[in-house]
Amino acid sequence: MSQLCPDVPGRPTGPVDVLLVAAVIMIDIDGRILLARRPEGKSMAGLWEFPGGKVEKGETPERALIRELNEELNIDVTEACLAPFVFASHTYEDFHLMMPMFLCRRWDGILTPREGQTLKWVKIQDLGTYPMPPADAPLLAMIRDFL
Ligand SMILES: Nc1nc2c([nH]c(=O)n2[C@H]2C[C@H](O)[C@@H](COP(=O)(O)OP(=O)(O)OP(=O)(O)O)O2)c(=O)[nH]1
Ligand SMILES: [Mg+2]
Repeated sequence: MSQLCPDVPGRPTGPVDVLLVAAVIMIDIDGRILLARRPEGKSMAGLWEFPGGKVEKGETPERALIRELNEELNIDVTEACLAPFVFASHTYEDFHLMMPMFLCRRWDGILTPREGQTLKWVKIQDLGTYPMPPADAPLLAMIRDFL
């Protein structure tokens, strides 16, 4: 077993800070997925991500996402329209990202980028052509296989 699943080189063995981020795969009626380009001044600026953000103290991931989608995209989403799907678990240099991903096909309001980000609806087969944060790479195969 240990030969089949060797330790990942470079993984820290000591304590790490785990950052909980909730994100969403928004799907439009044509089956395209929404990507947002992280604006200048933020970490990983210029990379394309799934909308979402940090879960604050006392919030569930679902409530955090509802808040983030309102803050970032000016839309209203209900908890019933957020379906748990996959998660990313990735060690960055100074924290470990734990990112539950939800699917969402229904929202109210007109998508408006409120934080200087660029939005783009992308066909599933084209997702790989957008540079994304390293944590997102394993998600693309899941999206292609299961959506
Ligand atoms: N939203 C989102 N964040 C991602 C993805 N992939 C990935 O590694 N991340 C990382 C980047 C950041 O380190 C973290 C999200 O933090 P953020 O800075 O966007 O958080 P936030 O929206 O709450 O923004 P802020 O108020 O802290 O500025 O998760 C992704 O696909 N979507
Ligand atoms: Mg964000």
